[in-house]
Amino acid sequence: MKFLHTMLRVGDLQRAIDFYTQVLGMQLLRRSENPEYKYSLAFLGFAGGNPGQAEIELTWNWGVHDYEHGNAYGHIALGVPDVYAACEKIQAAGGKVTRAAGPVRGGRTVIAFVVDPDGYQIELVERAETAAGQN
Ligand SMILES: C[C@@H](O)C(=O)SC[C@H](NC(=O)CC[C@H](N)C(=O)O)C(=O)NCC(=O)O
Ligand code: NI
Repeated sequence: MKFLHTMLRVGDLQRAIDFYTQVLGMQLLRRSENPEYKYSLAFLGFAGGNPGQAEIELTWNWGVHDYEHGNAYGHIALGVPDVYAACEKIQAAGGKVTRAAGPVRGGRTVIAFVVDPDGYQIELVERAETAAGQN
C-alpha cells in the first residue's frame, strides 16, 4: 500500500492553490471539475507528486466558502532542511507562522507551524535529507 494524498476541503480553491504554490513552493499537479456533483479538485505536491511524493488534494464544493474544523484536525507535516530559513521565506511570501521555529517541547527536533488560508495548520519538521536534490 502507498500513501497517495490527504484531502482538505477549502472555501476558495484559487486562494488555496496560490498559498500552496506561492508560499509553500508546491507544484500544481492537476485540476478537475465535476459538474454533476458540483465540486472542483486540485492536486499539489513536490517533485512531481505521486508515486514518489504524497500529494494534497484540495476540494472545493461549489458555493461553499467555509468549514468548521472542530477540535479533531491536527496538521499535515512537511520536511525541510532548515526550519528557521523556511519560516523566514514563508513570512516574506505573506504566510503566517503560528508557532515559531524551535526544538519541539521536550525534544530536540526543530519544528514550526504555519497556517493555510482555510485555517489548516501545517507543521515544518527539520530533516536534513529533504535538502534540494535529496528527495
Ligand atoms: C480523486 C479522488 O482522490 C477523490 O478523492 S474524488 C472522491 C469524491 N470526492 C468528492 O465527492 C468531493 C466532494 C464532496 N462533496 C466532499 O466534500 O467530499 C468522493 O468522495 N466521491 C464519493 C463516492 O462515493 O464516489
Ligand atoms: Ni481523494
